[in-house]
Amino acid sequence: MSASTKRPRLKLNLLGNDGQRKCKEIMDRPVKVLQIGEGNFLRGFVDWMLHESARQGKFHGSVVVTQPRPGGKAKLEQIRDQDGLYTMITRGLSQGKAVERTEMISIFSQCMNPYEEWQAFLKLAELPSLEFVISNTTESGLKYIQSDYVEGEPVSSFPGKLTVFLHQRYVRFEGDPSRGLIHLPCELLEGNGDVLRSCVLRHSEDFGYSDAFRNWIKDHNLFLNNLVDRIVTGAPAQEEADTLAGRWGYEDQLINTAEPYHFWAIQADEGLDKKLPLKQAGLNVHWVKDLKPYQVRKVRILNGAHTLMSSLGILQGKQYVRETMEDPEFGPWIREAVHQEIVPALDMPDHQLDQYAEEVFERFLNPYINHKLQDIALNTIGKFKVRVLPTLLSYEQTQNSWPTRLVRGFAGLLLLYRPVNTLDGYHGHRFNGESVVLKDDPDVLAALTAHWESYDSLRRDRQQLNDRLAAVLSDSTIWGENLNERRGLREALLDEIVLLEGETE
Ligand SMILES: NC(=O)c1ccc[n+]([C@@H]2O[C@H](COP(=O)([O-])OP(=O)(O)OC[C@H]3O[C@@H](n4cnc5c(N)ncnc54)[C@H](O)[C@@H]3O)[C@@H](O)[C@H]2O)c1
Ligand SMILES: O=P(O)(O)OC[C@@H](O)[C@@H](O)[C@H](O)[C@H](O)CO
Repeated sequence: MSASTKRPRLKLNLLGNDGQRKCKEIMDRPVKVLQIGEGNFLRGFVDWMLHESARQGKFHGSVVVTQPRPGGKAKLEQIRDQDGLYTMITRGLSQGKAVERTEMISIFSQCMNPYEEWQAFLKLAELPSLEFVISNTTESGLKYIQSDYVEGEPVSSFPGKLTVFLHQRYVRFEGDPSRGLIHLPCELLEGNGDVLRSCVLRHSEDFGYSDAFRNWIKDHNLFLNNLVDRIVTGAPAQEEADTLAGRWGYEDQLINTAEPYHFWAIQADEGLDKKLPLKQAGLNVHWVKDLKPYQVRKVRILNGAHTLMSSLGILQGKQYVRETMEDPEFGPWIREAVHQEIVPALDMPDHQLDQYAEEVFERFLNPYINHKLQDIALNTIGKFKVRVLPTLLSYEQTQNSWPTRLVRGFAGLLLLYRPVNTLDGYHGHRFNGESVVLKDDPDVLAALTAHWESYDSLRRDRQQLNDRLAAVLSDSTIWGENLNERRGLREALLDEIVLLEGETE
């Protein structure tokens, strides 16, 4: 039994007079936010921000947190059991300095399980104070799943449930335009606000709701496309949790950890910061006219650098992002790849790309996070196509030469995925005695295997290697086009593959 299990569970009455007063002052405010989801990310991002704004006396509301899907009620029970309280630890580097901050978050005023308390959940729709619906149900939760609504029984899916909720509000306030809600789905999908809106409209047809209701949805509810960015790492290791419980005198089952960096771009009029005062609370929140550049910036720089380093890093026997960044040769190489090849190919001078890149490097070096290259390499062919290949091609178009580091990254990817039989057929390799299993789309793996044929017999014959590489690059189902038509690319890749072969053998 660990030391912490002997301590009482975190409750409001364990906090002392001053602590209780501060928490109650926030949690007693009127409900302004319906939150669908109780996961680490929402608690370490949106709730942490709302709490901060409330603490500064800017946001005069609280949050009702609800369970997002029928199964898995443990987290909500834990929140309820702790009177809605949890500890947020922010740690990492910020402008080169180590930062560590511990806060008690008390923004939750109620917990609700719609699958057990459906009527009470719908009753929340009648609250005049309600203004926002915020969610994160992963990419699999924000989708249309055809269903019927049986009066009185909960709908499973998040958009389906929300449709009934909005209808309840529409009926209660007789279509009053001022009672529409502002929706901020934080799922990592392009056009997340548009996706949610279209799901709600489809469900409203399925449930037989009126055109007038649909018009109220369209005209008086806002569904805001937005991009979230913060690495939220959840509970600390048990050993650390035990140490903290010993220090605090109670056990917090919901401790959450995150990096200092946070960024939220919301496509909406800046005037909304009056209702959701996050920017004015000093948080890194941006109300933008066009979200696209922020999405491109994040995907090409942060995710692009991750994808680039994962194949090459694995080939060199590295395991973690930080380890790769700290390597005296690899670290500077990644920085050069970003500043000299990715950033120039983006052509977005107004978006402080070099500054963003430096922030990203600092995040990669966070001493509290061990981010595995192998995890980042999951489905890496598809990620390369979206996160690196467009940069590589646009660099060549604008600079009239192939970017050497990105080409090397591409060569590394192809080499990593060559069909050698060191581990379970095609799906893995062994480096320095360590097994590295590659997980990717089975169709893509099968196609690559067929194109390469037997790689081992090719390795010392440049002409044959060239022919097989041509077959790999010709597959537009993998790359979106026949890459042999890009003049000079195959030759550049061939040179790098041969070089890398020599270095990693
Ligand atoms: N943790 C991060 O650093 C981070 C950063 C940016 C974005 N994100 C994204 O946020 C999402 C959640 O991450 P997390 O760290 O909070 O994970 P988590 O496991 O703590 O939470 C996941 C939440 O999604 C819910 N969920 C899963 N499938 C669902 C479905 N089909 N319908 C409804 N709800 C469903 C779960 O019940 C849970 O509430 C991920 O998709 C991730 O890509 C995470
Ligand atoms: O989450 P993935 O697998 O799509 O991509 C791997 C990483 O690049 C990604 O998790 C980043 O760390 C994250 O996007 C930062 O906000």
